[in-house]
Amino acid sequence: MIKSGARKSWQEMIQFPLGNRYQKPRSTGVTMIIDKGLGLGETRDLLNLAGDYIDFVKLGFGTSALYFNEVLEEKINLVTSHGIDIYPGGTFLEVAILQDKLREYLAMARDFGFTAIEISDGTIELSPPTRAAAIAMAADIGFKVLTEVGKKDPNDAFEIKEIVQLVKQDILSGASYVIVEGRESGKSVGLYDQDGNLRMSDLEELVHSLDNTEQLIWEAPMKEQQQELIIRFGPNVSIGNVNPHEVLALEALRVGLRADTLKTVLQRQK
Ligand SMILES: O=C(O)[C@H](CS(=O)(=O)O)OP(=O)(O)O
Repeated sequence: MIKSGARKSWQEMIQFPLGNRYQKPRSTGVTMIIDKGLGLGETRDLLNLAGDYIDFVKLGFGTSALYFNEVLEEKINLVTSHGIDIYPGGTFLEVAILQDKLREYLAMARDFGFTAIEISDGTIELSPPTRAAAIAMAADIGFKVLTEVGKKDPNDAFEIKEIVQLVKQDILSGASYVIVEGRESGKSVGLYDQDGNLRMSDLEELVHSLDNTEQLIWEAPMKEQQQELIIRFGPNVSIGNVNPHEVLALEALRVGLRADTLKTVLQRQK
């Protein structure tokens, strides 16, 4: 991060309206971005500008397989040098599992320098023992393990009680975080309807069935979804599938430096 020497920072002058935002390194209130193919220069720019506000970079889908090895390695090194975890998209792991190559996939990911792994069954079927074994295997290798609950196809959508069961089981199996599926679109998937509206009754049912939600990362690519989650849970809610160009905009939303959340702060003060 480039910092100017003598000048005071805004933070020394202005209190953020939504206070108590955790700084990095943090385990709650994380921001995960979906990277669909940023070049090295773009990545460097993004990290210089907004690295303090990013905790995880997901290289979407199987895009990792499409990089030149040297570029992938350099990108991973760049990201990790900013204290940010990086992992390949869950679909890539699902392809490896389909081809019975989980162990090789994990070894190669480790070799490239990825620091985290996502274990998902958004498209494939994973039995509970296979899922638990995959989590344990990845954790044993030293990865930070994120799992994901939810199906990509709306026709296969889980009921809330199934999501609850999976979240509890994954955490028991050793997952650091469980991602609630929202896809890149945020529409017609998981807790979102076809217009991207968050089904609050489903969200509340899920929240009330869990002891806490601190290990959940909500995929919420749309601003309105991020806003609802921040208003519901506060600035330290963990949000994923954030567009790399919107990291600062999300952080402003988190701390009340944007009308959409500032308005709520003002209303609560009345
Ligand atoms: O990167 C992936 O494989 C997908 C992409 S999307 O969220 O379905 O658009 O995400 P993942 O959360 O890893 O399944």
